[in-house]
Amino acid sequence: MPPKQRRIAILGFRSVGKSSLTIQFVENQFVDSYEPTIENTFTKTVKSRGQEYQVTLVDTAGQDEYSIFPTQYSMDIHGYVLVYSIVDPRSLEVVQIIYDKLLDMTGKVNVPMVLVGNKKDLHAERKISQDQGRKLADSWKAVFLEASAKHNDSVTDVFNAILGQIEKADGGAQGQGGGENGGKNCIVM
Ligand SMILES: Nc1nc2c(ncn2[C@@H]2O[C@H](COP(=O)(O)OP(=O)(O)OP(=O)(O)O)[C@@H](O)[C@H]2O)c(=O)[nH]1
Repeated sequence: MPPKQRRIAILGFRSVGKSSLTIQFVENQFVDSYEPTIENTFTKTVKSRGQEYQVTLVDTAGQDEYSIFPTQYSMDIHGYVLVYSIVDPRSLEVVQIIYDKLLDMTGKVNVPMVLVGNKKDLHAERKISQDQGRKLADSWKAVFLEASAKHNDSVTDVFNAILGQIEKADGGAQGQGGGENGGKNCIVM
């Protein structure tokens, strides 16, 4: 079977770690310095649940509550990874606003989506409990994960989960799309 093509957009407030998660997944490295992104596209071939995928990741510019949702991200995207930082309450508020705008723009009720609470390594600075993140994801019927791009913790799970969600929406026979252990059988090629 030829690889399935999947386009995934990574969205969220500024400095939550969208680029770091993407680069950790694609290149297996973490860069500590911070450079705001305008837009970057990465591709990677992965095998998840026995299926090969050519994944295009669109790492987007950080948005805030006043940003106009870029229309290009409402088209030709199979699924979305929405990211906040567990140390930044504003980033949780913004991710909720982004979600509302996204649903408005796509005009769909069910969009394949994963909510990620990033920077889980910063235990001492945590401002958002796991429960708060999970509740928000549940209200969206999205998969929820906490991750650390810095420690490469649950990063593969995030992308495996979104691939699973897309498959599910596609009517695929792959079943549930993720959960805490959803990424364990994602093989990077
Ligand atoms: N401790 C810790 N720091 C992180 C983590 N992920 C990202 N960072 C740091 O947070 C800062 C912002 O990371 P980026 O990946 O550039 O964030 P971004 O969301 O792409 O930022 P924008 O391009 O402005 O939207 C950088 O200094 C990263 O090193 C993480 O998991 N843990």
